[in-house]
Amino acid sequence: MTSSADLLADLVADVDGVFLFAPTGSTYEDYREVDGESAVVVAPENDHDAERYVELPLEFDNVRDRIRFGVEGAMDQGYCAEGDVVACAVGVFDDPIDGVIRTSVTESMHSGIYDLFANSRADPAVVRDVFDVAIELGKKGQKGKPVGALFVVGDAGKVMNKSRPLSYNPFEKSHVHVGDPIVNVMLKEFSRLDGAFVISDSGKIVSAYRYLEPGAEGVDIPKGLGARHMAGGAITRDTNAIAIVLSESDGLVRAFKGGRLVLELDPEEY
Ligand SMILES: Nc1ncnc2c1ncn2[C@@H]1O[C@H](COP(=O)(O)OP(=O)(O)OP(=O)(O)O)[C@@H](O)[C@H]1O
Ligand SMILES: [Mn+2]
Repeated sequence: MTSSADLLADLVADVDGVFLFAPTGSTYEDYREVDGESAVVVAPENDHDAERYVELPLEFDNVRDRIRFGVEGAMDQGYCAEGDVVACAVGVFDDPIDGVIRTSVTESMHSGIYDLFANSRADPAVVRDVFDVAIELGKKGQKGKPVGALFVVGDAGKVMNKSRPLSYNPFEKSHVHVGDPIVNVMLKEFSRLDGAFVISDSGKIVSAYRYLEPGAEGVDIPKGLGARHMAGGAITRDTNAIAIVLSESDGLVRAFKGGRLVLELDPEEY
């Protein structure tokens, strides 16, 4: 007679590696080494000093994105390779771990999410801060009304050269970092969030109200997205910036890099 343990045993049979997503101390102690291999820990901090660790800069609510990010990061650091089969112990409904997902490491894993954070001009923490602002704005809007916004992050010099002011720049001569709490307050106060925010590699808001003028030919963004998204996609093809766009129409937050849509998040899930 088969037991429930057999179900799990089948799931993890002959895997090439085990990933622990944000494990508690006891879970980490129990599974730090499996079949002679150190587990890969994917978490916001390396609390357990894991030998093989991938930093998770954003708590992706979508488990697929979270696993993709972790596996991509592990590939990037040589902890796993194309063709491996891995078991990912992850918290799906609540912390800590309540599920094990078996997945193959394939090219399609390369969604570019890890690359967006880890290999962009801007610091990973700056990319995370901008996502936090965009998600917060997506959840709260301005005075309760849905609002759109376009953040161009990194390579600010080149971005400024490929754009022009739509109106005076409230950030001229100021030193506001996109992670400063005041930014959320300011964004709610601004009359409209027309144009783009230009943010430097280190997270300083260089300008607001910028009209981007990248070349757009050959940039393919999903149908139905308009000028804000086209500008966001195109500027990332013409510079080393990434763009994070909050859509006023559908409320989603999207990230573009190298002229491609890399990530789509629903602020309501955060
Ligand atoms: N080239 C550009 N540079 C900077 N901002 C732009 C550019 N084009 C459009 N925008 C901004 O995007 C706003 C919305 O334009 P539009 O509705 O065409 O974009 P969209 O992609 O459909 O965005 P949304 O999903 O938010 O409606 C404009 O009011 C403007 O503030
Ligand atoms: Mn629109």
